[in-house]
Amino acid sequence: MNPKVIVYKKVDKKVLDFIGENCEIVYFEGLDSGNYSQFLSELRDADGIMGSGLKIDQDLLEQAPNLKIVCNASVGYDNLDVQALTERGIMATNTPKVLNETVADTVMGLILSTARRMPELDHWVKSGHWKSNLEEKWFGVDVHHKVLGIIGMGGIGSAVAKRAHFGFGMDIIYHNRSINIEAEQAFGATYYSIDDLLAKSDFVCLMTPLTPQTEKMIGKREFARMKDTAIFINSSRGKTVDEEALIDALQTGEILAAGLDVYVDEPIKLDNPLLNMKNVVTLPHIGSATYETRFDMAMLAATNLVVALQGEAPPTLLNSVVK
Ligand SMILES: NC(=O)c1ccc[n+]([C@@H]2O[C@H](COP(=O)([O-])OP(=O)(O)OC[C@H]3O[C@@H](n4cnc5c(N)ncnc54)[C@H](O)[C@@H]3O)[C@@H](O)[C@H]2O)c1
Ligand SMILES: O=C(O)[C@H](O)CO
Repeated sequence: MNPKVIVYKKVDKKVLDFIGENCEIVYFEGLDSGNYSQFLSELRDADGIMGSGLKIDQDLLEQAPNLKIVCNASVGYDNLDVQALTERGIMATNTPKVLNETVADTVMGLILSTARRMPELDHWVKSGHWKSNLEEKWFGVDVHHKVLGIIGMGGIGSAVAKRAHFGFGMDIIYHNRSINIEAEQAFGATYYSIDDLLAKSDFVCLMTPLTPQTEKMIGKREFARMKDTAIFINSSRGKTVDEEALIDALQTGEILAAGLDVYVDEPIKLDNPLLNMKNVVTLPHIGSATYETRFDMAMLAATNLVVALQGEAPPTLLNSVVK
């Protein structure tokens, strides 16, 4: 009998067909209050699950006694209690690398649109205005040849550094858990302590995973160290930043502007002050959201699922599980 898997995210038909060659699939295009109890009942005898964003912790695992693998169709896996999974002998996988270039494109988009105030100008033109003699009112700041400070020089951070260095002549400085020799050799990136990076950067780009060590790693103290002309970019996870301190830094002019793809609450609440700030560019957590990259991520997650349920090691396994 084929193993039973639940796919709880909308994926391309080719991905479903690939999984379906070896597994019996229960498919949810997404989970919500309307179908969550059905998901839980299917979970009871599921061998594997694949999707993204769902919090997978002890409580949920209690309801999945047959589970052998959890496949996140995302690189970030702060939604997984990896220790609980490991203790139960359940494999966990994510989708590293395949999204690096696309997320880096998004980060460059945030840098450019924030520095050159593109959403504001777009709105201005579409509402029937032109620059006329108010031109200076719409000036931005240069991006090229500025200092870009990257906190978290991993896969995506390095792809951002490549674009910024070779495309925009930016000086790359970085802070990371460890020295990244490849980035130093390839982009002339220089390692800085976090405090020195904050003080020297024109653009501060946060690209770490969310972990107990990175939660609120950028807060009041860190914004105070940044230049008052600094632009802050966050495409990692909302909780890596103290959002109240960010709002305060933007309101008081402690920093110039912010480009954000991620928030403490997702979806962002409509009364969040960030939504009413002209010096903030907001995206709805779409860093990797292109057809090509979402396909590649889903296919990698599906490969992990199928390979593991055939008894082989999945390509991007996060934990070591004793069977
Ligand atoms: N906005 C989006 O749509 C989107 C898309 C993809 C990834 N992400 C987020 O970006 C994160 C990074 O992705 P990646 O593929 O580059 O991961 P990665 O593992 O390749 O790189 C992360 C880097 O952060 C560094 N790091 C970890 N903890 C640190 C700390 N305490 N201080 C300094 N550096 C630290 C690591 O050393 C590593 O170099 C993901 O975990 C995810 O949360 C967001
Ligand atoms: O971590 C990731 O891959 C992105 O945030 C998409 O969820």
